[in-house]
Amino acid sequence: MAPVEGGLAFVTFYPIILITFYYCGSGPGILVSVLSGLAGEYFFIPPYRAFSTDIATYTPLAFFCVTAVLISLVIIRLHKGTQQLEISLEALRESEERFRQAMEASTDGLWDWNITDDTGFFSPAYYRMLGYEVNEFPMTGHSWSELIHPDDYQQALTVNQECIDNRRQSFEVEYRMKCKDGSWKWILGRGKALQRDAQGHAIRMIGTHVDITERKRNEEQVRQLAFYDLLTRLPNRRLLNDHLNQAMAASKRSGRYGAVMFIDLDNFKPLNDTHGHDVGDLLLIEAADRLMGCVRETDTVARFGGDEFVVVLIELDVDKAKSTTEARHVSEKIRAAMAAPYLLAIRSNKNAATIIEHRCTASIGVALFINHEASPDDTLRNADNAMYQVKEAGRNSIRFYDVKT
Ligand SMILES: Nc1nc2c(ncn2[C@@H]2O[C@H](COP(=O)(O)OP(=O)(O)OP(=O)(O)O)[C@@H](O)[C@H]2O)c(=O)[nH]1
Repeated sequence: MAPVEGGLAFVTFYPIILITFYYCGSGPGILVSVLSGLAGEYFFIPPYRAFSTDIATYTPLAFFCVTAVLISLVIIRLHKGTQQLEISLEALRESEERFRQAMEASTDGLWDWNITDDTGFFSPAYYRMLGYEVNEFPMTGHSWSELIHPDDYQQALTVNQECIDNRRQSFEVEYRMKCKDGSWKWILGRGKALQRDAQGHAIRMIGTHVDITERKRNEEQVRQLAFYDLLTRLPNRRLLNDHLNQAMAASKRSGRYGAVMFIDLDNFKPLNDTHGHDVGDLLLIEAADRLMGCVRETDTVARFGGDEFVVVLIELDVDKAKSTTEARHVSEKIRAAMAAPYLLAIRSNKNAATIIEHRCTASIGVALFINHEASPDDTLRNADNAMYQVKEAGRNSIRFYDVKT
């Protein structure tokens, strides 16, 4: 047999070489190739069952040995590559499935926007959050923006545009969106640019929608508790201080007078004593409503405590005498409103209510302010002092604080 034919017989060793390479690695693989070569030389090349002394007979075997090594390496490489690809594909499938499940389970909405052709994707939760059927409308920039509350529209669009223009990488903004039933939901919108063009403009953005209506409601409740009187819903003393500071700053800017009125109900205690606290509460609520009805929306009516209220009038006149006249006019209106009879329901048991008519007046002290001439605390104290003078003088009247008194 010619050496090449003997070499061809050597191909029968290839599977062993391949298996060794595959399971044991390169070192043992090469060793098995060499041993197979020697075995091939010994068995398949004349003088058979003996090693030839002619060195030329070894050349084809060396060639088949090297070929066996190379083929083994290539096959193993391809096989491992395929395996790796399968693992990656499986991981991708798993991750896609995980993402799909998470999206299904999540109450947060997801959006993905191709800005170039204004198309994209809203997740099912995005639609459900606003009360729509899934895919009830297509995802476009307009279908998002047209549902935004007019008061929040500008801010929401501005941060979105800043992200598109590469002035920010991502954004977080809170706004209200209109639900299918016409109600509004507070949304925390987050977004970021996924792809940008050569000029840096975003061409694809992605983001989420979280319903924060409940959080907003809680925040509002906390704010109400912190700054408003629970019974009358009027601003409390803390918010009054804030409004008074603002009113004084505005007066300094405009050069116009403002006024603080201290209003204390007269002989309120006997109502509580006779008919109980609940009936007294009814009168306080009614008094608060009447006070609100006597001033402009820009003025402040606050409950100072107990049966005491404070009204802050802003933007009176640049002239003190005219401002005094205006403030007197409003305080007269308040005094008359407070003095009108109150119809209060007294509940003796769960079903029956008796209406009683109660009369109650108010003592009012007024202090004008301008240009930070007196501090907010001093102005309040001045109005309070003027009110006490009314009490001392017999109640149900108005007195202006006078620097000379
Ligand atoms: N129903 C009710 N009463 C309150 C509340 N807060 C304070 N009061 C009562 O309001 C009364 C206020 O007291 P005063 O202003 O000294 O009593 P008054 O009878 O109006 O006397 P004058 O102000 O001097 O005319 C007290 O009896 C308090 O217990 C409240 O939230 N509800």
